[in-house]
Amino acid sequence: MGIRAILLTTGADKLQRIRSAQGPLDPEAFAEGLLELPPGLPCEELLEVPDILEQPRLRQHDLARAWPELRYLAAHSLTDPRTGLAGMLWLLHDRPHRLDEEARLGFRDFAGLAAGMLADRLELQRVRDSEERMALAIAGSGTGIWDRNARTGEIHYSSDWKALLGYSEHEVGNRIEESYTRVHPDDLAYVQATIQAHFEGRTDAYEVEHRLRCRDGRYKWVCSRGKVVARDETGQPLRMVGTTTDVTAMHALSEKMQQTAALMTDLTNEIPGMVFQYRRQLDGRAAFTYVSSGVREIYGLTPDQLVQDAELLHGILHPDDLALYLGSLESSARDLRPWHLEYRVQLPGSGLSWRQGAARPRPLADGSVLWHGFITDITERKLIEAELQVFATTDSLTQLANRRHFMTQLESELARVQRSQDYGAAILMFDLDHFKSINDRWGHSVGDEALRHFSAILRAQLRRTDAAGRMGGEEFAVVLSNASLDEARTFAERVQRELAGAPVTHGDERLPLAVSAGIATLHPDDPSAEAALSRSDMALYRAKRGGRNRIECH
Ligand SMILES: Nc1nc2c(ncn2[C@@H]2O[C@H](COP(=O)(O)OP(=O)(O)OP(=O)(O)O)[C@@H](O)[C@H]2O)c(=O)[nH]1
Repeated sequence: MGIRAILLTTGADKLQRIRSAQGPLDPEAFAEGLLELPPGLPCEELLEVPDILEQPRLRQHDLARAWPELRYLAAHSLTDPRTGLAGMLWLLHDRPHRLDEEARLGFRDFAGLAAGMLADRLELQRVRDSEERMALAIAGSGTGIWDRNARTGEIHYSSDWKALLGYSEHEVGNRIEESYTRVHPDDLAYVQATIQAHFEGRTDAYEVEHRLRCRDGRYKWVCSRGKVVARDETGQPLRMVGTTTDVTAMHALSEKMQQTAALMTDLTNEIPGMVFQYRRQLDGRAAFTYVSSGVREIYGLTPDQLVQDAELLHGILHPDDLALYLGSLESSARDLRPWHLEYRVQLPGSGLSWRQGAARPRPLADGSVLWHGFITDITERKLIEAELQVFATTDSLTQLANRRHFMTQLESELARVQRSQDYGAAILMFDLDHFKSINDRWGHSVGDEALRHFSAILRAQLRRTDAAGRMGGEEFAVVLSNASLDEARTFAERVQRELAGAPVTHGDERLPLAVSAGIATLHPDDPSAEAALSRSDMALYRAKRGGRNRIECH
C-alpha cells in the first residue's frame, strides 16, 4: 500500500486508546496514550485525507503534533457486531498519498480481520471479568473453585478451595490422581462414576455429595458441582470447571433431622391406633403422606399400601359411612375446623368394627390442606355404649321397652300423626287380671314367668313399625302405627285369644291368666303422648270395672 506507519486504537467513542503503532510514529508522544478522533471521524467506515496540508483543522490535531512530517491519513472504523464501535485502524504517510481501488479493498479486508480479532479479545476480557466477579462473589462463602484439564489430568484450585480443607497456597498438588486420594474411600466409586457419566455426556452437569479429607486428617462433607466447558470435535472433554462447597453443617443438621424423624416414627408406632399425616390438594387429589404402623390394626393394610393409594379406604369403610367420611373431611378442609368422626369399617376376616378419627387441618401456601391426627379403635366402647343403651331403654324382666323409652316411641308416633292428616295410630293399654292372686298362690317367680309369657305373646303380634312397652307391674302398652280403632280392637282380641289358647302352667296346674285392654286413638291435637295414654287408661279402667278380660275403646 506504500504506507509509512500503522496505528491501532480501541474505544467506543471519540476518545481512543493507542494499542499499537508501527513505523516512525511514537506512541509516547500522546498524552496518557489517548488520541482524540479528528473531526469527521468515525462517521464513515473509511476516511482518506490525501494531503493533510489541505485540511487546516487536521494540521492542529494530536497526530500532526506527534509526527510533524505527517501528510497522509486513512482511517477505518473497527466495529464489534455486539457493541458497535470498538476501535480504529490508521494508515499514515509522510508524503501525500492516495489508495488505489485494490489497496482500498485490501485495507477494508485488513480492517475486517482486525475488527474480528479485537472482538475476540474484548469477549475474552468480558469472560475474565465475569469469572473474576464470580470468584469474588463466592470468596468466603465456604465454596472453592477448581479448573481441570480433562486431557492431561491437571487440576487447579482457587485459594478458597485450599482454605476450605485447611491447606495453604502451595500444599496442594495439581494432579487429579492426588485429588482422588482425598475422597473418602467409601465415596470414591460413586464420585468417579458420577463424573464419568458426565464425561460421557449422559448428564448436563453433575452434583455429588461426598466426604473430603482435610489437611488435619478429618473429613468434611462437601457438595461438588462440575461441568465440562470444552470438548474436542469427537465429544471428548477437554476442560471442566466446578465448585466445592462445605456442607458439613447442613449434613449434621439433616442427620439430626433424620434421627428426630426416626424417633417420631418409633414413638408414633408405639401409640395404639394409627397416627397419620394427610394432604389434600386444591384439585381434590389427596394422599396420606405418613401413616404409623398402627394402620395394620386400624385398616388391615401396611403403611406403604395406604401411602401409595388412599382410595383403598373406600373398600374398607362401611358403605353407609363412606359419604359421611368424605364429606366430613371436605368440610374440615373448607372451614379449617378440626376433623372428628366415628365410623364403621369392615375388615376382611373380621366383622364390623368402629373407628374414631380426630385431626387438625393446616392450610399450606400452595392452597392444599395438611391434617395431622390419629385413628383409634372404639369398637369396645361402642359395644358398651350399645349395651348401656339397651340397659337404659329395656325392661330387664320382659325385654320390652321400659316406660320411658315407650313414651319416646309414642311421642314420635304422635308427631307422625300430627304431620299427616291421613295417618292414624292407636294406643292400647293391657293389664293382667287378678295378678296379685297368682303371685299369692304360686309365688313371685311364677308371677314373673307369667309376665314374660304375656310379653312374648304381645311381641309376636307386633308389626315392625309397632312398639310395645312394660309400663310397670303387670301393665303393658302397645302403639300400633297406621291403625284405626277397629284394627286396634282386632289386635287386642287376638292377644286375648293367644293368651287363652297358650296358658302358663305350673306342674299340672294351669294359671288362670286373662287380660283387660283399653284402646284410644292418637289425635293430631293431642298436646302430648301422655294425653293419648290417659284416654286409653280410662278405657282400661272401664274394662276392669266392667268385669275384666274385656276390651273397651275411648
Ligand atoms: N311377680 C311379680 N309381680 C309383680 C311385679 N310387679 C308387680 N307385681 C305384682 O302385681 C300385683 C298387682 O296387683 P294389683 O295392682 O292389686 O292388681 P291385680 O291383682 O292384677 O288386680 P286387677 O288389676 O284389679 O285385676 C301386685 O301383687 C304386685 O306385687 C313383678 O315384677 N313380678
